Amino acid sequence: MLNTNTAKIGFIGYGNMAGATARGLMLSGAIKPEQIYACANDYDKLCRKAAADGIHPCKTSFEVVETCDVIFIGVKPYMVEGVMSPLKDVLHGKIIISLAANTYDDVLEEIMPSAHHVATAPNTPVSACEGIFICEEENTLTEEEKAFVHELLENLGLVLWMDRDHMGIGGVIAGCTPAFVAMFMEALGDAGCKHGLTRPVVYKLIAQMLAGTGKMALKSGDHPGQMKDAVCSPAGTTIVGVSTLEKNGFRFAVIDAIDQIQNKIHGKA
Ligand SMILES: NC(=O)C1=CN([C@@H]2O[C@H](COP(=O)(O)OP(=O)(O)OC[C@H]3O[C@@H](n4cnc5c(N)ncnc54)[C@H](OP(=O)(O)O)[C@@H]3O)[C@@H](O)[C@H]2O)C=CC1
Ligand SMILES: O=C(O)[C@@H]1CCC=N1
Repeated sequence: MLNTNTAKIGFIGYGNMAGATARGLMLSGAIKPEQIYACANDYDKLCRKAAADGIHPCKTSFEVVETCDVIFIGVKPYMVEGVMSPLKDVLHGKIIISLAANTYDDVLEEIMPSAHHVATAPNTPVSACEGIFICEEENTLTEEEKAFVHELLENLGLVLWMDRDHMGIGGVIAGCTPAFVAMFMEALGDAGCKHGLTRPVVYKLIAQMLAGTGKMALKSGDHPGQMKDAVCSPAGTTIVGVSTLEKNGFRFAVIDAIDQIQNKIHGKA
């Protein structure tokens, strides 16, 4: 029976998302570095990353699959078929967790019918154990494996099981928007700098403000409008900023950005 103390965890591809997942698992204490194996395209680069993280670099994806019980697919979506198809014969009964965006159970089943697979939509904050893993309800895990995967991924933050119709937009809201938030942070940093704060101080203030606002929302369950109103004093300062953001189409810009991502996913852009 699988357990986190002994399971060997593999990564095929060890880039931004796979690395974030591995680092989160190690940070949480659930998985030790020596339990993790990874392969990538550029072996020398992988060895440098593996040395920094304390994990085992592997020369081939076969080595990862043969060694590990649970294997994350961390290559780009368009590469999944090419990278995983040659492994068909060694995937029998292995637990495969795909990180590839918009690559669902039917596709995984076509490529690796003998594996026990689940498609997910994660985000990079898993590296700080404050991330999200959306997992597709349709999967080929046994009940016991599903419980193990849930327990493993819960070390990284929120785990939600979703039907395929909502996985796409869920994955966009969870997975793409850390980039938007980072842009917002950068813009606030520039504004703070313009008005005299040093970069280290301003970025610390922003990160804590964002973490705190998120935690407050989770704890209170308050509507975002209510949280905004609680900061805007009548005839105060914040409402001047809110009104300026509104004039500049802040909220529409965000909604439009999500629309454009959805259009790209659905082949309209
Ligand atoms: N980045 C994110 O925030 C998110 C990413 N994802 C998904 O995660 C997956 C990876 O994305 P991301 O981490 O950003 O991409 P990266 O480009 O950072 O990582 C891709 C990895 O794949 C490796 N690779 C390339 N070719 C092969 C091969 N033939 N065999 C094994 N490994 C190979 C690369 O190796 P090398 O570096 O040596 O070339 C690299 O380690 C994608 O499917 C994406 O949709 C999902 C949600 C969020
Ligand atoms: O930009 C991308 O394609 C990936 C998927 C979600 C976040 N990053």
